[in-house]
Amino acid sequence: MSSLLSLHPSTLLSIAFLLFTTGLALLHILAQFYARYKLHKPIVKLSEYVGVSILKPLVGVEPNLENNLRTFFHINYPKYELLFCVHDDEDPSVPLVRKLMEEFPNVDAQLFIGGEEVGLNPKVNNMMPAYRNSKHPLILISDSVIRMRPEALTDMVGWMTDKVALVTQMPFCYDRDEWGPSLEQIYFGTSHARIYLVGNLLNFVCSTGMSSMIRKKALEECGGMGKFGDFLAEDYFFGVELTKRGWECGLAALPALQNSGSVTSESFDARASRWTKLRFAMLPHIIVVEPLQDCFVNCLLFSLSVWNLTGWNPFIVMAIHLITWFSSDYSLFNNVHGKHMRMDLRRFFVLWLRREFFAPRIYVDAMLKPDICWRKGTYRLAWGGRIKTHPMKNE
Ligand SMILES: CCCCCCCC/C=C\CCCCCCCC(=O)N[C@@H](CO[C@@H]1OC[C@@H](O)[C@H](O)[C@H]1O)[C@H](O)/C=C/CCCCCCCCCCCCC
Ligand SMILES: O=c1ccn([C@@H]2O[C@H](COP(=O)(O)OP(=O)(O)O)[C@@H](O)[C@H]2O)c(=O)[nH]1
Repeated sequence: MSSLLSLHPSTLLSIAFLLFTTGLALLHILAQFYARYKLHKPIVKLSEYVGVSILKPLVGVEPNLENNLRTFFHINYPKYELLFCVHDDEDPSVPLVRKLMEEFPNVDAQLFIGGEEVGLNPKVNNMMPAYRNSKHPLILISDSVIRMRPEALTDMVGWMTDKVALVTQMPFCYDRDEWGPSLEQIYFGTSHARIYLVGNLLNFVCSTGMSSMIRKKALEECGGMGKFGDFLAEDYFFGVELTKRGWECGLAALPALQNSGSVTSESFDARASRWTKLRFAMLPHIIVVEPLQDCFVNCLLFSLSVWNLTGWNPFIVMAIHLITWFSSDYSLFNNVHGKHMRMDLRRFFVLWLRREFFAPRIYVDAMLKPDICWRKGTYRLAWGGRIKTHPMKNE
């Protein structure tokens, strides 16, 4: 120990960074293996088809909403209900939901208008009436941008074993040809997938709730959904409270298919920045680590550390680092995507570069502007993740 402390600080820092990058390399490898082992497994028949209440909180209409909602009327599962939620009866999605409900009278569906103010999180408020009226033991919270495969509900219920109370689909995206959506798909299939897969494998709570199934009885043990109304990241705190009570979290084999029709590069950056602000507030201990695990920052510090310790040419080390990282990401993306990959290598490369290059900027932007603009409101969070100030309405 004393010989370590006698080293020059720059040598110590270089050693620490090499150890960190070694850990990160292990994370890449684990994610590759886990994606192959876990994702896209054939869906098996269940011994019991437990009923599921699907909560669909909606705000407004975007170009793919109708197609996305339509997939929920075609789910291949014997016992489910669809509970659509809107904040007010002037929401443009109301006529669309009514039209679909008339078109599919055999699907058990209801529309809840007006929400219930249990806290400051608008999504929770929006879902409350549907949650209270849900009749099945399993709740699926499914965001408006999600497209559902017919077999996906069976897949999720299959992972809801006796000890499990929360099953999430790993966030991913439906194939779309435009640049913005492809950028989003690359993020969710590489950087995000790596953390999400390894987090789940090692039992870290990292529940992102765009498509998450919860055992209602277990949520009631935590005080019910209304108890989470003061957190903006209700999805993460569902996981925290459930695991505190001894429940486990599971991961479905089929990733969630986000399919918004209005994603641009700018809207993607804004969303990534908003999520970073959430993590700053609720997980301050990962603030330091987060930028270091992004490709370009890691590449720069790694090559400087190697140069400092060994004198090796940093440009050659950088080139090797980048090629290895890129190959690992492309392979992970393929595994997360599953069969019939549509994105070619050149397009992947350009958008991957764009995503990685902008990652540090998004991080800095999130640090400098703590206000969180989300749909119709602007919020500030206290350390720990509670909403601190009453939301201001966006113009
Ligand atoms: C030796 C190497 C160590 C590396 C350590 C890495 C540390 C982690 C670094 C980066 C974290 C990246 C996080 C990726 C995903 C987070 C996505 C996210 O922020 N989602 C939030 C927003 O979700 C929406 O919120 C509004 C809601 O209405 C929507 O429905 C939601 O979709 C979400 O709220 C937060 C989720 C939890 C994030 C937890 C991240 C911590 C993960 C730590 C796992 C570490 C595993 C590796 C351990 C060695
Ligand atoms: O004021 C709001 C904001 C969002 N939502 C719902 O919350 C979900 C997630 O919203 P969004 O896609 O904007 O969140 P993100 O995934 O970008 O964090 C969607 O189903 C929205 O309809 C809501 O009901 N009220």
